[in-house]
Order: sequence, then structure tokens, then C-alpha cells
Amino acid sequence: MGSSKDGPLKEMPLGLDATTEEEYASQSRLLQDFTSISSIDKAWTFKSDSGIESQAMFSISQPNLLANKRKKFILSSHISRESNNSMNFQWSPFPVEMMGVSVFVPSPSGAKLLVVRNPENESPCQFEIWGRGQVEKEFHIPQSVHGSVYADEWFQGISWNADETLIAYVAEEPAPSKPTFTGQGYKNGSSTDKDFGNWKGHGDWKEEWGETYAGKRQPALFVININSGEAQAVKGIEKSLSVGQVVWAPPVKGSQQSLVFVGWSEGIRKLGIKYCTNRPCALYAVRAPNSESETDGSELKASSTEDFPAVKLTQSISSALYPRFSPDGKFLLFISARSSVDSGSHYATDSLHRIDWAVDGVLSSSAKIVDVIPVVMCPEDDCFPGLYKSSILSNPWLSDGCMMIISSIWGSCEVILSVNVLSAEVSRVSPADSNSWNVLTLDGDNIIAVSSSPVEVPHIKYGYLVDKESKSTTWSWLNVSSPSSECSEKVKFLLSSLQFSILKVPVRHVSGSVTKGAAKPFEAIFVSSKTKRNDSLDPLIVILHGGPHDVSVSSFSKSFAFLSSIGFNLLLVNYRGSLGFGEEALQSLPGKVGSQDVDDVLVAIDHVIDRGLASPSKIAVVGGSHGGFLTTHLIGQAPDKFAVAAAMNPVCNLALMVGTTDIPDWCYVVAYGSEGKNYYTEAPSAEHLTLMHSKSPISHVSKVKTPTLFLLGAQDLRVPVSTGFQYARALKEKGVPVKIIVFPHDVHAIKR
Ligand SMILES: CC(=O)N[C@@H](C)C(=O)N[C@@H](C)C(=O)N[C@@H](C)C(=O)O
Repeated sequence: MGSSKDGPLKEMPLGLDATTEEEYASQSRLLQDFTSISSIDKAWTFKSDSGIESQAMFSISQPNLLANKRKKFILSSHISRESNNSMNFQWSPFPVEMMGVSVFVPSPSGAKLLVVRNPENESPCQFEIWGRGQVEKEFHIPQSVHGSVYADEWFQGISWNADETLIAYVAEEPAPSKPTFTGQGYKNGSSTDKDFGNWKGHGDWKEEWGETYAGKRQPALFVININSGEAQAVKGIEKSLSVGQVVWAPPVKGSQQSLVFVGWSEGIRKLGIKYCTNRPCALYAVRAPNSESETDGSELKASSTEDFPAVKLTQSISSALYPRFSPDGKFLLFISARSSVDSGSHYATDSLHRIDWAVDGVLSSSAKIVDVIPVVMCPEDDCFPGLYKSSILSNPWLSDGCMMIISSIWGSCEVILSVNVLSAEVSRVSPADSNSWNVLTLDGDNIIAVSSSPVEVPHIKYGYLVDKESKSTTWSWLNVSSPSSECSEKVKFLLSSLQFSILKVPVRHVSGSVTKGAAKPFEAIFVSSKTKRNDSLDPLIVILHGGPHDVSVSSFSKSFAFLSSIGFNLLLVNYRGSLGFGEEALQSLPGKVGSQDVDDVLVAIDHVIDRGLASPSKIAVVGGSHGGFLTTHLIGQAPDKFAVAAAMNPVCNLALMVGTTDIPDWCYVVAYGSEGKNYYTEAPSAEHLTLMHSKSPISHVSKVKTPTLFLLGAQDLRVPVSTGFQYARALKEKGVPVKIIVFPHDVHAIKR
């Protein structure tokens, strides 16, 4: 390029001409438009004083791509019913930013809001109690009492008691004091981190909870009295238990209140817990250190709870999560991931259970566990496939006191279900369309939900029973216009030109040895333009989820929608082993990774080529983690199939990963199947390593020709960066075009 007459020579990135640069600039502006669409994360409703209208509070978040930050907001709305029976949402004029806030939880009545600010250094943890118009209380809990409050998906539990005077929560146990060796000798527990010039016990290593839990060793249970600000550790819990998901048991007049929580015991080592429901856990009940029911809650009682050790409530089941009491306090409901624990698969089909709760509050370890929703092995066509990735709202109950509303996955869709916990009847509450639906909160007997699809940004929906009096189970859904669903005109226009469908792909090579569930068709989501953009077929990007027991759902994804908007068709393959299709299909994969899953992806690609939806010469493949395992397997096993590939923190060599990951047990289970659980050892034999190598993409590296992009998170504890580097270097050695981008501060899921 020569210099322009109109100005100084423009600096171009290497090898870019002006047209390409303008195209990149325009794509990057569009990517920012997509990225800045806000997400609706949570919601709460509160009845107004009249009891007819209600007030809703939404937690929304919005990333800022350039600043590499995510802002959290609260947006409020007044909900009223119009005379024509439609619902009117009156939104507050602007959202309010929750800057520096780690977690916030309103009290059940909506009169108070707990706001927690975790410290970034050694400073105290800040608790604020907000009233309707001001901050009413502010407490600083020193690190000698506890560290950060947990705000994650496993251990987080923040629960207000019924009279809104006490809050139970989970926080990091204070770090044990470190010994100091000085010129004068040894002093125990006298060092602070500001000391220098001495060895201060830094080598005394304590196990942490793995990926995304750096620095998190021991989540412990605390109760704070919001009148006095006194925070106390709950006693009677064994040191080897990490705790989470705490709730208050129904109060019993005149006796000390109890807490129910989930406990995970450590065993020989702490294995990673993120994306791993297969860690054994149980429900426990313990006496709260604070007060008797019916007191004013202004004083913490001195009575010791050490005399009341925690009682294990779920002896006979290997996993119990998300405890919830029925409104009348007669039942304790919980989800179990026992299929996952018992099989060793890191995710599997969940089940729902019930325990009768003693109204006198006497804690018992021998309560009978009743199955409400069992694990579904092989669903009949289009029938309920079982529970997947279900978490339960803090108040999931309709007014009859026995119907719960929960979210789950059904094939490639997120769905909302109602479950009668007495009759065990399960119904699909969200429409039987192909969109994905999530419940945000209940408004009395109505549901506030969010719905989206690969070609539609998330929208708020209001669901109500069509004819409540006649006990009809048909739900009707109203659109709620909300400021949080706004996006640029350009994005709206581009999305309106796209369509998607969920394809059923028949399985190839069904042998007699596969289960009925594993012989059924699997699904793939196909996203394309509604009209032909030009004479030839658009290029296709095959997108592969990780896990392998996870699923690509039909919800809105900003990055995928961006790709479809700039001219790519997408194929998101839910190969056998994905969540949402029954336990038999899921369990068909462990032991067959690198063959069955690879074959399913190739079958899905042929399926769209055969139907004239994709051109064999214009296919790219992308995936992260186990999806990266598949991506790198595919470019090795089908070297002529892909024009280009991108792998994010890919599992390329199980034999290398097993010695460095936070979940070595995963390498055994995917390589050997369920029995791998019994072979797992911290000292893999040559035979183990040979099998793992043979099932890994690295064993096919010599055949690869496809130019490949590697995206690697330097802080990844799950699939450490060395795994991707080894494979990428092996490709370079062979002369395959490779580009590696390392994200220095990112963990396994590259989000920055
Ligand atoms: C159990 C587990 O962590 N398996 C990994 C090898 C894996 O594939 N994990 C995926 C669930 C995963 O981490 N995906 C990331 C990229 C995501 O953001 O979902």
C-alpha cells in the first residue's frame, strides 16, 4: 500500500489491506453490539401491602468487552393486573449498579436486602442491611472470624430466618495461623503475612477445591445476627466437611432453631468440584448457635451447640443437594446426583426425593427417603427424559403447598416443569416450542420466566394457569416488554434474518450390544439464514460442547449469534452422552470417547450435507474442553473434512492431563467407562497411560493438516495449559499452520 494523499500513512496490522481492515472494524463493532446485550440472571417478587399487586426485582448483568468487566445491576418493576386481565409491568426509570457487590439476597418479606462485599485483600468482609430507602446497618467481619462469603454455584447458601433477624451463610474458614521460625527460635501462631525475613509456614500446603476455587479450602457455616452484627461459626460440624446450600428448618416454638445444609467430605484428597456433580455429599441438620424461636433475636444465646453434633439426614443415598422445605414444614425435598456419584460420570441424570420432617423438630438420621422423580433410563419418544442440571428456587412452591416449579433440560431445550411432590406427577409448563425457557421467580401462582432461542435475545415472559379453578394444567404465557431485552437496531435486523431447527440424527452402526436408549437418534441444532445469502451454501461451523456430559441448548448465545449474523451456518451437535436424553444414552459414552462421540459428530455433518444444507468443502469445527478433545480428534481422524479448526483449552492427551488436572478421576472414567472409577489412582500404571494415550487426539496427530487456532487459559486447573501447548507444538513440528492465543488471567472457561 502506498501513502495516502489525504493524510499520513495508516498503520495496518501485518498483512491486512484497507478493505479487510474495514471489514474487521465493522465486525468488531458488531461483536461489541452483541456482547453488550444484558443478561437477566435472577429475580424476586414481593407482595405489595394491598396483597394484590406485587413488586419485582431483577438482577441483570452486562459485559463491557473493551474494559474486560461485567457490571451487575438491579432493575425493579411494579406488577399489576389490568382490567382486561393482561399484566402491566411498570419499570423503574433506570437500573441501579451494584458496584463491588459479591452477592445480594432480599429477605423473604422484601423489607430488607442483604448486600455482601467480599474483601480483595486482608480487609474485613462487609455486610450491609438495606431498608427500602437507606442502608440501615453495616458490619465488618474480620478475617479472624471468616474470609470471603461464598457466591458460587455449589457452596453458596444465604438464608434469612423466618423473623428476618438472623442470616445463615457460608464463608471461608479463617486461615490457620502460620508458625514462625526466627533467630530466637520457633513461635506458633504469632506471624502475620506482613512479617518478612522469616519462613512463615508457606510450604504447609492445604488442598483446595480445584478449578475456579483457587484459595478456597474450607467453606464453613456462620450465622449473623442483623441487630447486633455478631457473626458466629456454627458448631458441631466435623472439620473434614465442606458445607454449602444452607436453609433454615421450620421453626419450632420454644426450641433452638435448626439449619439444614449440604456437606461434602474430603476423603484422601479434594478433587475439583466445578462441573462435577459426582462428588459424594449428604444433607445434615445442626442447631443454629443463636436463639430460640419466638425470641426477639437481639442477643446471641450463650448455649453451646457443640453438645449437638450435626445429624446426617441422608445416610442411604450417595448425593443430596438443594434442600427445600415445603411451606407447611412437613417435607424436606432435595435433588440427588446419585447416578453421577455411583457411575463416576461427572454429570448424569438427577433424581428428586422427599423426607418427612418431624414437626417437633427432632433431628433424625433414620428418616425414610421417598423417590419423587426417579432417574429416567430410556424415555419414550417425546416424553419426559428425566431431570438435568436442575437447581431449585429459594421458594419454588405454588399456593397448594405441594406443587413445585423447577427448571430442567429436555433434549436440546431448557424447560420449566411443575412437580407434584406428593403424587410425583411431572408436567411441562413451558410451551412445547423449540425455544429455551428458565424460571426466574414465582409471583404467587404465576411464573416469571425468561425465554430465548439461538436467533432471539432473552425476553421476560409471564405465565399463568389458564383455568385455575378447574385445576387445568394448561399454562398461558404473556410477553413482558422490558428495558433489559433491548438491543441495537442492527442486531435486531440481523437476527430477524435467521432461523433455527432441532434436527433428529439417526445413529450409525447400532450393534446388538448398545442399550435401547443409546440406539435412539440424537439431536443437533442447525442455525442458518432464512434466505439464501448468495448462490453457494454458507460456510458451516460445527460447535461441540464439553463435559462430555453437558449439552448445547436452544438458548441465545451472543458469540454464536454473532457468527450466524456474519454469514456462517451453525451445527451444534448433542452427540450421545449429552444431558437431556435419558441415562442409557448418557452412559453409552464413557469408555468410548474418541470413537462413539467422534462418529456421532461425523454422522451429524453428513446428515446436513446429504440434505443440501452444507457444503463439504466449507466446514469449520470448534469446541472447548471435551469439545476441544473432539475438535482435535476430528482433524486427526477426518483430516480432509475441515477447512479450519479452533480449540479452547482442549483435552489433547489424557495421559498428560491425568498427572496435572484437578480431576484425574475424570480421565479414568472417560477412558475406561464406569469401572475406571475403581482403577483411579494417583499413580497411573504404564498400562493406564497407554490406554489413555490411545484414546486421545495426540495419537492421531500425524494425520492432521487443518490450520488450527488454540485459545488457552493460563490459569486453567482443569485442562492445564501444557495440554494444549504440547499438541499445538506437535502440529507446528509437522508444519501445520497453528496460532496460539494465551489468556494470562483466564481459567478453564475463557470469559475475559
Ligand atoms: C467435568 C469436566 O470439567 N470436564 C471437562 C473436561 C469439560 O469438558 N468441561 C466442560 C463442561 C467445560 O468446562 N466447558 C467450558 C469450556 C464451559 O465454559 O462450559
